Amino acid sequence: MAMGRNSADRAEGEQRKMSREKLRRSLKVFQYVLPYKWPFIWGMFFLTIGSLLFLAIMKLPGEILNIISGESKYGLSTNMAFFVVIALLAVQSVFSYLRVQLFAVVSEKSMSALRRDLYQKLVTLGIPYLEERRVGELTSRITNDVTQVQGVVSLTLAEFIRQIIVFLGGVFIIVFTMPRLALIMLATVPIVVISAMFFGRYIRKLMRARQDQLAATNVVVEETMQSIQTVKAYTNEGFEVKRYGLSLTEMVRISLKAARMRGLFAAFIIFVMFGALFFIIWQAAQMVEQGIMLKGDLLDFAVFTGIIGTAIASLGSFYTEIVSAVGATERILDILDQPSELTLDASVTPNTQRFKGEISYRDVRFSYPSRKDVPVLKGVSFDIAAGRKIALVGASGGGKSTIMQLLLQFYNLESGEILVDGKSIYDYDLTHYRHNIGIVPQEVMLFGGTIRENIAYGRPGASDEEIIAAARKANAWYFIHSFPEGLDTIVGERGVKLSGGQRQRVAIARAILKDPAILLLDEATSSLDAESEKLVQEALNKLMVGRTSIIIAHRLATIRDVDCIYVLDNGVIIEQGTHDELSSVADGAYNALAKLQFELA
Ligand SMILES: Nc1ncnc2c1ncn2[C@@H]1O[C@H](COP(=O)(O)OP(=O)(O)OP(=O)(O)O)[C@@H](O)[C@H]1O
Repeated sequence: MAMGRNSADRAEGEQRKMSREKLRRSLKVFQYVLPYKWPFIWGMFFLTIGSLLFLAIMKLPGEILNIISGESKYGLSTNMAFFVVIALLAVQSVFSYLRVQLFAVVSEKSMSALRRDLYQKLVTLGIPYLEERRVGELTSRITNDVTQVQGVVSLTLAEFIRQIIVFLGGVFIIVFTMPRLALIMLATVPIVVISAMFFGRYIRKLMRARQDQLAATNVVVEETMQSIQTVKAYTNEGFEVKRYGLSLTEMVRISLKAARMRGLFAAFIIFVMFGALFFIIWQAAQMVEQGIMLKGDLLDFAVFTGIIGTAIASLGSFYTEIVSAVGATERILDILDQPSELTLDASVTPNTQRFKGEISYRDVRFSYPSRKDVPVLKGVSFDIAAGRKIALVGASGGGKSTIMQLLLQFYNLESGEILVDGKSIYDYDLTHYRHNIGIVPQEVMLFGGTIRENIAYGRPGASDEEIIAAARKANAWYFIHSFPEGLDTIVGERGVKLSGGQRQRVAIARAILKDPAILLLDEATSSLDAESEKLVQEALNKLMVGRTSIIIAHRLATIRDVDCIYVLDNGVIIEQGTHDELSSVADGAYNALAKLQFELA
């Protein structure tokens, strides 16, 4: 029994420590506010003075009632009281204006810096981390979560502090001027505060669940829109609508549960606060009847009790908002604390030294981090001299793309090593290293924008002449030139749809502009028409001159003249040699593949 209690105590202690730890961690986000500490401090100053002025203004109705009853405490006339109110209001409105502006500067600038850092972190994270997460989940960090934190920095925190000042000021005034009534009132406050904390914690949990569910719902939309053609081709619109509907229903369920709790919370606050308010007013009215209290003081009391009640009620909801922002900060920091694979430090001058292009794979073994138990490469070794061309062929799933992805350092090796120019690839600066590698992927995705931008992606800042020269070499200039807008033609999601062959040629122009020492070509699986195929092949041949090239070939006809062909099967190289050598092995794997293709053709 005693042991049970001990462990329960420990668990509770740990939880408390955890949440304090969490809060301390969340405060790290305030480092983004630090550069704007002066506007923040000035904002706080105006906020404090503004709140005190508010209390002073609220004191005046009672005083005016006292004046007209001939019982003024401060010896003011009605006219003077009016001028005092006007003066205070003028100052308060100027202060409010300044406060809103200052907090806007702080929150907008600091949060856009946070967004920028978060985005920079996202793009510099390694592929394995990104692969494990859904796109919608990651974008939700940068949109929803930052918005939530921004809400706190811009408004909630200020309001929270304002209400605390108003609450403390109000209590001070009441205790100071009407101690007896204050006692009655303060007896009800702890009940409200304790219940507010209890409710707040529960509501926070529900709101977090709602946020997560909303992200999950958005993921459905994003995924469907990304693969809308597949959805339509399989006539799965109904299925997707149902999937989205189910996700929405779950969100509504959680939202309504949260709303029920919030409603209960509001109802509770109203009942207790207003019940207490009228109870106290009733007490005060009796004191006025007995002549031990001024009429104006009764009004004061009612006003301040109302102010204190409102402050407490809003403190609860601000508290909830702040706590849910702490949750958002945690998720943001989780990402920011991940190690980047490279730095984007502009002060470091890029090493532009060009590789010779020798490549060696030495007993490379690898399995994907997400499927550790499935070995994909089981001891692959080969050497490519600088400027040579090799091809990888073999059945689907053999590990051809994996070999390329490892060369691009998308993943870390399990054992073995990959050397470029005699040095382990992991010993190079990653940016410099990837700078030396060009890739023409199987499926070319163009960015939404002009053709010029898409080609210049290979070397941002390239001149029009250079872009056109690259387009010419890539056999792309002819079709680009035929568009009325030429290089300014918009492609991608909202623009002209280019054919597969055209997109490939844009990718080739991009690679020509990049001018890498090492080239990775992933042959398109979908066959192009003969004319387009010829244009692409010609462009590729020009692109490969003077570069070490690795080609993933699906059609053996395109790799007759490469220096060496490696046949990959289930993660091992089972045959290697030139086309002629391999063709002469009567029952070899290469010949079997060739035969299969011939039969299929
Ligand atoms: N990102 C990944 N995470 C986990 N497993 C992966 C990943 N990419 C590929 N695989 C697995 O690794 C194995 C090799 O895939 P890889 O793409 O290298 O083969 P491939 O020879 O290029 O095939 P294809 O010719 O069809 O493109 C496959 O079993 C595949 O399922």
